[in-house]
Amino acid sequence: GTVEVLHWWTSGGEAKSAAELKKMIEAKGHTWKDFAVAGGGGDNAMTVLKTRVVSGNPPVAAQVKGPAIQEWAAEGVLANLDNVSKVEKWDSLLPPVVANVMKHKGHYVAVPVNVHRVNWMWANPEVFKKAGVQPPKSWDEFDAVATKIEKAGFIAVAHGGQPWQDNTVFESVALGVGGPAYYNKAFVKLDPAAINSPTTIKAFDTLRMVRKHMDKDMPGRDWNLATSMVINGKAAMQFMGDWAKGEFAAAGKVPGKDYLCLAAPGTANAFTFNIDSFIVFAQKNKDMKATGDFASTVLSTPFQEVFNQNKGSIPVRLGHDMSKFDDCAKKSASDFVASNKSGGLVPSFAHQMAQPSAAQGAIQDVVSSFMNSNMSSKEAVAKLLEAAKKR
Ligand SMILES: OC[C@H]1O[C@H](O)[C@H](O)[C@@H](O)[C@@H]1O
Repeated sequence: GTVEVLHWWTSGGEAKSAAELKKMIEAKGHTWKDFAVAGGGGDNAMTVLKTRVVSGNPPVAAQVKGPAIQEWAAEGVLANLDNVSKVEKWDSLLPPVVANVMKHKGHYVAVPVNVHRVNWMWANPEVFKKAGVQPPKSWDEFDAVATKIEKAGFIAVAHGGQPWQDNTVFESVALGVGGPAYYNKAFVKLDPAAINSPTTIKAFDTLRMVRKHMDKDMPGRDWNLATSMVINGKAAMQFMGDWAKGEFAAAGKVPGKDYLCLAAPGTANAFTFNIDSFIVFAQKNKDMKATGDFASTVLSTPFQEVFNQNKGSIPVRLGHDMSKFDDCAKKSASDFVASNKSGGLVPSFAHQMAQPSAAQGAIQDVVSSFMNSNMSSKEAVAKLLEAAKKR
């Protein structure tokens, strides 16, 4: 059958990874119909998906993550994957923290692809050496290090001024400033008392400081162009999830030598997870064989291996052999397990893993308008409280 897949994987490393899925689906005798919607972070793709579903023309599968899976399932437009998930015993293949996100009323309505870590800082060691400084481990030491890097003639923070990227930086700042317990209360449970606290004020003050160390040309820049500034030695560091590693890999760069994958300051004991997944739609033509083969391929060991090596994420299957993965992936895999035990494993709110879509969008807008104005941290907290009420 034909498997039409809506996704937003269009950058170098992302496109290479999606091509592996196409290859495997075609090897199973199906036709891959690519429906890529450009725009990192996926906001454009979600808008296009809504239009297609409303007009009664959903794709077979679409890249949708976190709480939004429940929102789509509640609309009654999804098919379930009982046939393949039972036969392949997905409950024993997946960590419960992942399986629960994929199920609606006990039925799998989505298949997970990977586990991305978001709280990374990508660094160019050559730039740090030339500036005579060490990568910062805390936000307190960050300002002085960034200033020295700029004095040495480099850009300190490579960034793309887009709301989802602004929110990605804020998320790592808030986690580094307040820790996982605070993060969970304020940005997962959306507890007003945790939001309306001196810690959130400090998080915005810190974001304001980091903003100072971004170059004037960053507004609107795509995330992968910011990554290439670190690759090319124009900038010292970028705060981004490990899809950025897909760009370093696509450029033939070696971790530990050409670039460093470090935890964002203050977040070494935490792990913000972002799980890509595909929801599957109930189809008029009911070709569930193609849909089943699609889902089974995505969770298969050969696909998990080749896709995640290109994508920069780690396999979602429990106990996957990491021996052929690079050191950053091995670190991510061991930190995932350790943080799951220590309470440091938290869902990424900037990447739609933690909040209802309405609140997520509103919170992202507050953070982005803070970055693009001289809004005070006090004002930002007041606006965040309002945004967190959206459902
Ligand atoms: O587009 C940038 C990134 O956006 C989202 O976070 C996706 O989960 C990830 O797969 C993608 O690479």
